[in-house]
Amino acid sequence: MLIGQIRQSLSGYYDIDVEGITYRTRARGNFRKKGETPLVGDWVEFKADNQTEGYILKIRERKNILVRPPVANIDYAIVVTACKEPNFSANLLDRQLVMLEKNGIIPLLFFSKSDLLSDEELKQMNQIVANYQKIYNCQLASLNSVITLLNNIQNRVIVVMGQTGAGKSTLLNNLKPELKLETGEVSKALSRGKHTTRKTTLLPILENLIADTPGFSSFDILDVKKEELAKYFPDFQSYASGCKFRSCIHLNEPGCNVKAAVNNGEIAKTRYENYQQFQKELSNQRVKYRK
Ligand SMILES: Nc1nc2c(ncn2[C@@H]2O[C@H](COP(=O)(O)OP(=O)(O)OP(=O)(O)O)[C@@H](O)[C@H]2O)c(=O)[nH]1
Ligand SMILES: [Zn+2]
Repeated sequence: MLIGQIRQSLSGYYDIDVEGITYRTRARGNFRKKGETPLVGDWVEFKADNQTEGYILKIRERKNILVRPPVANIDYAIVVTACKEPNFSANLLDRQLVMLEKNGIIPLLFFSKSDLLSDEELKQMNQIVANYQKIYNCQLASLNSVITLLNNIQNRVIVVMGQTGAGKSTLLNNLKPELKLETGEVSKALSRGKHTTRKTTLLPILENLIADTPGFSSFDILDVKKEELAKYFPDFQSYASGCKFRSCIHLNEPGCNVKAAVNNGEIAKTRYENYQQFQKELSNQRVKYRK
């Protein structure tokens, strides 16, 4: 029996790395029966008589899983968000941040394509970035901040995630030109719903493993309870303890300190509006669930 990490998954084959040697394997039917799917990033026990015909026996316990992108055991996420083409969406960004918080994954926000903005738009975008900077590590289109992160960590699993056409593959190519990852023209990708990156592969870059992942156009908040959602908004935390009721979920309760902080501008209004919208969605999910 061998032990290794899945570095790539494609059409039912899993490429497993064991100290630099790659074994191509499949998952036997027993996984399907259990409803389990091996994921990139998984540590697995497997059998292989040669490098091309192995099969996976067991998936080791996971630290975390993201459904989108489908990767396991993630330490960091570089969230790539375009300032333009596709248009900036705080809503889509906040959704991703909620799921990262839930899974204990540290985000680095990378805002791409600021070169496409007019002076006026750039001013607005700088303000938006400054608001996120109060909560997360981020800058406008700064390859340096990505390099700094990577130089400060080792043997970590990092996913590059974000909307279709946001510039994920471009960022990785800039980081390591030898990768020559395929990039796509946005107008075509968005209008046809075509994604340039279709598979998820963990690539060794600067002492770490980084996954370029397929982009998405929508993003669901999954497996989060209404009562816990606020926990995944770090900017709400210091205020939540000042709410009148301990069970306050910051919607309509009297004496809500989070709402007070929104009203006096200490919490960004868009963050709170997204919070309200996500709460609504979670209520609907629950109703669906009961039926
Ligand atoms: N002007 C400008 N264009 C960029 C920038 N970053 C990426 N692009 C362009 O945006 C398009 C999409 O970039 P990709 O890197 O393929 O985007 P992606 O996020 O990997 O897309 P998917 O793989 O489909 O999810 C390409 O035409 C890039 O050349 C940028 O900073 N400025
Ligand atoms: Zn409250």
